[in-house]
Amino acid sequence: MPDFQAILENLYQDAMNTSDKGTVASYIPELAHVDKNNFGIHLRTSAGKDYGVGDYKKPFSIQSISKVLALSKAMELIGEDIWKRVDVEPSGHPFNQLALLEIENGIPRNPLINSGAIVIADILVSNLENPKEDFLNYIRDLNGDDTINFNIDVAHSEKVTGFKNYATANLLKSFENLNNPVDDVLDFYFHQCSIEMNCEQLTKAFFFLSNKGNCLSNKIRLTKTQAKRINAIILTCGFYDEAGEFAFEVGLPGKSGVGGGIVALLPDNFVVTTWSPGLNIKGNSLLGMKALEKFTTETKLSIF
Ligand SMILES: NC(=O)CC[C@H](N)C(=O)O
Repeated sequence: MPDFQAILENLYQDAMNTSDKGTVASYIPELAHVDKNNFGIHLRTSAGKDYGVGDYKKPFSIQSISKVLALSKAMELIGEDIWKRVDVEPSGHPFNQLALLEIENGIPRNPLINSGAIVIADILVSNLENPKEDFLNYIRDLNGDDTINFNIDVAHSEKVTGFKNYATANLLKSFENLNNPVDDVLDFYFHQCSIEMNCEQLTKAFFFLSNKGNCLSNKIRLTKTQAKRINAIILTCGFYDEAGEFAFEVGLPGKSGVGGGIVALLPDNFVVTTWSPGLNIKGNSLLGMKALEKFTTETKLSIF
């Protein structure tokens, strides 16, 4: 087995020695304050061994990483019916692009771009009794950790500046692919994105996707087939118009968020989370991607 701790420490040193750390997202004003010198990485093997370096215990805004957990919850609730409203094709466009949605009559390309995630949020608002609270509890339960919470300032910051998400939700509504009021769905979506977790917590939350659908406490969350399908969507759509690049460079299913986090996994082997808040031009963590590329190259652990 590779010496994971030594490898992660090297990745941390490389990140510290890199001067171009990318650009922190500023379109959500509350995220602009985050220091881009933060860098954390945490790995957990399927055998239950943990390795962490740097700022892996510092919470950050999970943003679009939450879309995978929302999709998992929606799958648990309504199963295959999801695919009547959202497709499973890579979009080849930025996460917040609108044009394709209109051309394709209000059916989002996949659940990980914003339009698709807003449809998933609508499904959760319809099917959960107390949507925000129940979704937060779902994540807390995946981790066995009740300290996980929303960051209300981040949710509010996005609510007052999220014009494109309002446009997307309204377009979905005009195509009758949104059942609840736009404001209710976006309030849920902004809260879901504002959840704060650290690298270690994210690694633990995603464990079930590396473990055939069974979470850390061994509770069955998804069937083996559902976990397989979600991993396929993460691989092909998790990095939007950089999904090909991530598969090419890293070779793992992975999901990014504009808070600078990335979770990637190798089924039956490990889950790894990086956090580096500076983003590249496509809105994905610059140094997180570099670190994961080095990780799979050095360990030779990838799905390919
Ligand atoms: N890529 C992301 O992390 C985007 C999430 C962000 N909340 C948005 O909707 O714009």
